[in-house]
Amino acid sequence: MTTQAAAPMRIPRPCHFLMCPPTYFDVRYAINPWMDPGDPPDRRVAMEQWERLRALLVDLGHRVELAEPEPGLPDMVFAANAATVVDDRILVSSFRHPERRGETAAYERWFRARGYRQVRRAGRTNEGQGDHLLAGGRLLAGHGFRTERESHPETGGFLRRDVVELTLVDARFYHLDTAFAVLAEDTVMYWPGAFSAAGRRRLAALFPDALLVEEADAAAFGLNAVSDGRNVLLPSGAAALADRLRGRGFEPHLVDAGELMKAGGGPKCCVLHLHHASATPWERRPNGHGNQRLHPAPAGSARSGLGPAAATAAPDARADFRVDRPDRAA
Ligand SMILES: CN(C)C(=N)NCCC[C@H](N)C(=O)O
Repeated sequence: MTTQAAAPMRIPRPCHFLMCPPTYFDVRYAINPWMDPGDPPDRRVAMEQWERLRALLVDLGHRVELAEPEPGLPDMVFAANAATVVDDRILVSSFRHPERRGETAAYERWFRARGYRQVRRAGRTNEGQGDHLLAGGRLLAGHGFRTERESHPETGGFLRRDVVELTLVDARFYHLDTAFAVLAEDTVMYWPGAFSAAGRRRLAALFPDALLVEEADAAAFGLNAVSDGRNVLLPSGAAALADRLRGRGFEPHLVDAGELMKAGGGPKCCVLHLHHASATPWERRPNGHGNQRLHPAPAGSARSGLGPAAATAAPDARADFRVDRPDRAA
């Protein structure tokens, strides 16, 4: 008789997220292989899918804030690309494609209006949590399609974290969060085929117990998952991966994100983790704790007077962070 090791007991961690409703969502241009302007999404269905995702996060006990969508920015629903957030430091994204560049000012206004003090606009192309994920205290940074490798020193210095560069090599997986997901402090999952040989070696060394995902699950956007350490929200096409997650003690929730995926984004792309950014002046105000309703009035609309001049570097950026460059190692 063989004894199977019991899956560990997984404890959910209450999270704080930023989302943006798909009010102006559309596929009018193609900036990734999933987008086809000839097959546009049904916006009403996309809104229902997005709303179910938001409601599920709230039901699971998480706090969800909302950014105000802007006309002319059809990809603004993918809030994960808005910024990279570590502690109370916000590195607002600078987008590779002109079609998305208007999102930078919109999201920067949101952070400033909420009272975040350490807000900086990325000086080089940097697509936020689409390409930057915190795992085990390090900042994993994907590059190859969107974020520029040359942005990593700025990212590590401003966010005060060591950076591990990972080269993405398959255009279907153009952001790190299509190919890699952090499930819990000690557990990650990824599809190795999305990474260069050096990146695969580095990931194997850093995460020897990672769940290695099949290509079919990755192609169903299964790695574009939102996890609170126990509950994992992932697209309905990744049912086989959901079973494997259950085997590791996680509670998978399959969500239909089909219309949003027509733009090349899944559940995780719709959600920006506001890591530990919980002590903002906004949060300390009375009534500042609840989840926002759809289309709220922006709190303290600070649309004027927040031009690029306000985007100053933090004085205490760290100089001694490390950028780990597997692809440049001898
Ligand atoms: C996981 N992914 C890909 C994201 N983090 N973001 C989705 C961005 C989709 C948008 N049409 C684009 O191509 O930029």
